[in-house]
Amino acid sequence: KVQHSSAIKKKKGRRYCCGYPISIFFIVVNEFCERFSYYGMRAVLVLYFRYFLLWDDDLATSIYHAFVALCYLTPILGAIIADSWLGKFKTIIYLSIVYAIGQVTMAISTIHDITDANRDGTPDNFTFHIALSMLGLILIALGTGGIKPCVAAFGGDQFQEHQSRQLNTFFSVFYLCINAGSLLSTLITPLKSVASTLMVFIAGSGMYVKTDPEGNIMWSVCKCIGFAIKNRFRHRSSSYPKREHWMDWANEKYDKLLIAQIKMVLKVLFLYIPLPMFWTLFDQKGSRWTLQATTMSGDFVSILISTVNPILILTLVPIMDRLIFPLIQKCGLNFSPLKRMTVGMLFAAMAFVSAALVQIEIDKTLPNFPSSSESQLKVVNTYSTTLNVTISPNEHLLIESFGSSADYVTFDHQDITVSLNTNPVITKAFSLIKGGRQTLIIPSDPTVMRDFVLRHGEQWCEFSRKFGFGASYTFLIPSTVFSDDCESITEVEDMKPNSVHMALQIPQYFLITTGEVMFSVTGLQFSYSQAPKNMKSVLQAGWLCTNAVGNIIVLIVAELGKLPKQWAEYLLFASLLVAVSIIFSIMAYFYTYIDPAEIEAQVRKEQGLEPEEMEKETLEMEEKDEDQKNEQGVKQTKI
Ligand SMILES: NCC(=O)N[C@@H](CCC(N)=O)C(=O)O
Repeated sequence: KVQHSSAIKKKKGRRYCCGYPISIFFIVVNEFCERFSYYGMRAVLVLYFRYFLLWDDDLATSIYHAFVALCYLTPILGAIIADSWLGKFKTIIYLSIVYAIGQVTMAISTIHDITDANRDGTPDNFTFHIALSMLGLILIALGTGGIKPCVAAFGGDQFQEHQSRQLNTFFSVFYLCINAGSLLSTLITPLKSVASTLMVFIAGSGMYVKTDPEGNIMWSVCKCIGFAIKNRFRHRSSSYPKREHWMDWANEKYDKLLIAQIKMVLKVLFLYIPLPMFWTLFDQKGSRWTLQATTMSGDFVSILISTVNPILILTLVPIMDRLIFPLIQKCGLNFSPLKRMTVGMLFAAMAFVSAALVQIEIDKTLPNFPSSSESQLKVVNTYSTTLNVTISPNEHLLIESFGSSADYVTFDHQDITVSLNTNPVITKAFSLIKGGRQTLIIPSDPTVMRDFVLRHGEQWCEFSRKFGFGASYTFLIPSTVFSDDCESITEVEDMKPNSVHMALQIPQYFLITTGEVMFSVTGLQFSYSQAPKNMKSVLQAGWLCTNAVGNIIVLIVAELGKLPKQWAEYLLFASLLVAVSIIFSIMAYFYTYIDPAEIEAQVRKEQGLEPEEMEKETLEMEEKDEDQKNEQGVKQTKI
């Protein structure tokens, strides 16, 4: 009773603007700042692994997904801390501090000067940078993941039961803010944003509806489920009458209300089983698709590509919410949340088919590297005349002065003899590296070798070219280079620049983002609406865990599956998602939507708790009146 009246006081302190609690503003801005920081760092993470720590594509992809998986596993920890100990408000504050420390650690790990004693631009002690960045990433995962289930549920807590329309709009706006933060982070440095996150959140402190932690709800749930299973096993003989639900075997020891709440949560968690597959595909945007972009051409488009997902979210969420979904409803079709999620999955599968098609185009333009038993050789001629080069036994090349062979010549043996039609004829034997690419440079005078030094002091010349993405060159620098202002430097193209334009990735981004709007925004709302009041954070954590499992699947498939062709891997993922979406649609068909508050009220009534319920209803009626007055006040002010 005492607790209840304190809740009354807190609820009566709510302030509204246009029918929405003002506290929501602080929560939404807090989420904006937090995502700004998170995505700003995540956008360059794979590139940091690849080009700073010099990891290969597979290791960079694996560690990236392990980090994302950790970010979406830690919500369980956040939900436990919030529900059983600190409450959502304090959990968000404390874990934000951990998060900020993680970001600073990560930032320090990227300063190569710390270990670059010989000042050659690369770190000398990679172990130090790796250890520091891993520590930073773990702290960030703890921070971001820990506060994530609390923020969404805390936002939902600010609304009352009769405000379901506003609640749905809140989740859409919440999602918009996530993506506005993500969009801006790609354009502006994200370092200061964790501090802003904290300040904005604390600024709203006096206006929040803060529900007290209700004890370790996860622990109670586990104990209750454990007891039900044990009790069922003890009464396995057919002489005992069956019970409607296996959780009813906990009736002997546990509160009916808790059992009813667990049944609701389990029903939703069961439905979540196929969902990780969506995230498996979705989160490859940040790894495989980013690496795919590095094999494509386009300058400014690279910025567009990294911002296309949040830009599309910002446009598609309002279009879907205000136009497409109401239009579908007007046509008499029941586009229920679970149907939307299924369609979202199919869109993600189509995005991967599109990625596979782009990959096939890229593969056509990629250089043909030698297999492990082959060797490749390019010949560059810096001699004063055109030369006839014969490579034993039957390769004949005509190479102009200061020119090169058109491409690498592939040999299935390593020992070769090169002959030049000079006077006298020069013949030399070489042993090539297996599986490697080499360049043979014929000096300007084959009998005399000269060294050329380009100085930057007294004598210098500027050589500037626009180099294509992904290309590789050899430069031939003659001794006269300073007298003719670098004009005599000749460029030999070893590897052609990427020629498939990054704009081709836009369709796959469009498809996956359309899928995301249908799947993720709906899933977020669904998880909140189908959870009992005291388990909102728990179910948010469960929802986020589907993302963690999705990223673990990428790790497994990328590591074990190792398909020789990238496009085949894309198609494999697309087919897996189609199969999973069929299973999900069958499961969704048998799911009946519930109103947790109604079920809880019914159980309370059965337990003889009506008086308290009635008191609550009276309170809510009073508040509803107060809200209406508030809303009217706003309207009158507008008039
Ligand atoms: N466009 C990416 C995005 O909005 N991601 C969300 C949702 C992730 C999730 N598992 O729900 C985010 O919160 O970062």
